[in-house]
Amino acid sequence: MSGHIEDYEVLNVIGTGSFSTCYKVQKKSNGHLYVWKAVGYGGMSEEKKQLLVSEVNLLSELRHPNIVQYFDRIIHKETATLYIIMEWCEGGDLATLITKCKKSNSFLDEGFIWRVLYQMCHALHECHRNIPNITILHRDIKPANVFLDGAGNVKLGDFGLARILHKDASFAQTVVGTPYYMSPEVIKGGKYNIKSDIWSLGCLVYELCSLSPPFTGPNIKHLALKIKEGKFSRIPAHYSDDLQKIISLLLSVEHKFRPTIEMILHHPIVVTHVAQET
Ligand SMILES: CN(C)CCCNS(=O)(=O)c1cccc(Nc2nc(OCC3CCCCC3)c3[nH]cnc3n2)c1
Repeated sequence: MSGHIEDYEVLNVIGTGSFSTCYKVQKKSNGHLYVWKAVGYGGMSEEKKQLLVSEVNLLSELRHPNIVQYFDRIIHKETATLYIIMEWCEGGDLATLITKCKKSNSFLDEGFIWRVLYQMCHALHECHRNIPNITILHRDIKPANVFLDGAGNVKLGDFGLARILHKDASFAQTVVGTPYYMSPEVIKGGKYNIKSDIWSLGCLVYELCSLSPPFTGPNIKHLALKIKEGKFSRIPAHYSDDLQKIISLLLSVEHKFRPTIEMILHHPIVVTHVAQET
């Protein structure tokens, strides 16, 4: 299915990601809301353009209730812009939720945090299972990339492209923002791997509890030392020891000791808490 930009009415710009601009749009034929992610490919080599399009095609095949759905892509040659049409998530992103909690001196409900953990595990399981031996690494799990729909479902968004787009940009552009969620193995120059996504998931769940990342520092050098050391304070006392235990598992410095997604999904502590939620 490949539509045209005239099929949509642009409602407003909702912001700029690392390599793109996002718009809230409405499909004229059915009135449904979507997000356009507009990626300029003018400066890209032919090879990189092909990689970008094949990456989007791969992602558009991912259908999962906990992954922001890619619906279509429109290549607008006149402006050398690739428009990726994605599901509109009514509830916004977790970064906004965390900011609201900080401003109102409130904390997120533990049950909500277990739901986010559980649904993110299902999203990563979908990415990590071998789709004809292709494993999609998210590489950019953070609160701003996790969304909520109108029914309280948690959706992992904005992934896969980062790998292609990062390769295309100069190094200075790829490190956008502070890498709070960077794993110890990546800091030590190792390859980003499945367990690095698990580390980032641990950072995300920790930040939902504490409203700040597990590792912080005045500069990248200090932050890197803290991450390699792997020591972090307990989540606020009103959260359960069970939640603290699961976060500690996810934030194992040695990636070999970090659990796989399956191990988390079947962990007795997780199963107990999520069963209470559903
Ligand atoms: C910058 N953030 C702190 C604020 C973001 C939140 N505010 S917002 O943009 O107006 C807003 C309010 C309510 C719902 C939604 N829904 C939504 N947002 C997406 O991306 C947000 C965008 C991504 C690029 C950088 C800027 C933000 C989606 N991507 C795929 N489906 C999406 N659904 C967005």
